[in-house]
Amino acid sequence: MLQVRGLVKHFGGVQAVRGLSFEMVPGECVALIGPNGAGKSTSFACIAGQHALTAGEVRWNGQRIDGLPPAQRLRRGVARTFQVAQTFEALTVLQNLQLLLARGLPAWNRLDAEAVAPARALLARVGLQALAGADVLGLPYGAKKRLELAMAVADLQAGGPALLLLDEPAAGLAPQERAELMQLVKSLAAHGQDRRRPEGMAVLYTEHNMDAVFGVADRVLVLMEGQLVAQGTPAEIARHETVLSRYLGQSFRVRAGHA
Ligand SMILES: Nc1ncnc2c1ncn2[C@@H]1O[C@H](COP(=O)(O)OP(=O)(O)OP(=O)(O)O)[C@@H](O)[C@H]1O
Repeated sequence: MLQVRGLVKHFGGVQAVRGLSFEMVPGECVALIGPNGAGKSTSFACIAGQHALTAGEVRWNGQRIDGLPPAQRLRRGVARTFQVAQTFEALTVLQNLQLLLARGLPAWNRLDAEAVAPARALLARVGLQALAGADVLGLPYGAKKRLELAMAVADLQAGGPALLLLDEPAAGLAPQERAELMQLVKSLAAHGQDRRRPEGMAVLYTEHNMDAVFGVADRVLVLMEGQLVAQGTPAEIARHETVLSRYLGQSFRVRAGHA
C-alpha cells in the first residue's frame, strides 16, 4: 500500500504542496489532476523521490521511501517514467530492454542468453513486438512512449508489490494513440505485467488531458493550490461542484459521457 501523509513542499516562500494525504493499493489506477500550478508535478516528484519533503512522509508497504535513492526504491518495487524517454538511441528497442533486464552494461556479454526472452515478453505486453529490431532513434513518438512504459516496468521484474509512477504517460499523443496507451496503463494496474503479479500494480499518474483520466482511472485525486480538494471515482469527480466550478468548467458538465 502507498501511504502519503501530510506531504508539504515549499520552494522558498512558495507553498507548492500544503498537506497532501491519500492511500492506494496494488490493482488501482489513480490519476492526479488539477489546474496549472496546483502542485501536481511537485507532489509527484516528492512521491517519486526527486524532491526532499518539507514535511510529511511517503510509505510503501509500511516503510518510508521518501529520501531513498532510486536504486533502493527500485528494490522495494517503486519505479517511475520520465516525460523524456531515457533510452540508448543507438540500440534497438529489444537491446534497450535487455540492457535494463540484465541490470547494466557490465552484463552486456551475457545479454542474449539471459534477457532476450523476458525482454521479448515485455515488448509483447506493451504492443511493441513488431518493432523489437528497430533502432530507438527512428522510432515513432507513440512507440517511444510505449518503450518508456516498458522500461519502467522492466525495472520491476523482481516480483512483489509494485508501485508505478507515470508522469503524463500519454503527453503529446493523438487521441487514438492516447486512448490505446491509457488502456495499456489501466491493464498494467489491473493485471500487472505478467502472471507474477496477479494482484496488479499500483499506478499513479499525473495528467492534463481529461480523456486520459475519465474512462481510465479507478480513482481521481484533484489538487488545487497545493491541497486535495476532492477524491473519488471519475463519476463522482465529474459531479463534484467545487471541481466543476473551479477547474473542469461548464463545458465539461454537459459533455456526454462525463456528466
Ligand atoms: N523548482 C521550483 N522552484 C520554485 N517554485 C516551484 C518549483 N517547482 C514548482 N514551483 C512552484 O510550485 C507551484 C506548483 O507547481 P507544480 O509544477 O507542482 O504545479 P502543477 O500542478 O504540476 O502545474 P502544471 O500543470 O502547470 O505542470 C507553482 O507555484 C510553481 O511555480
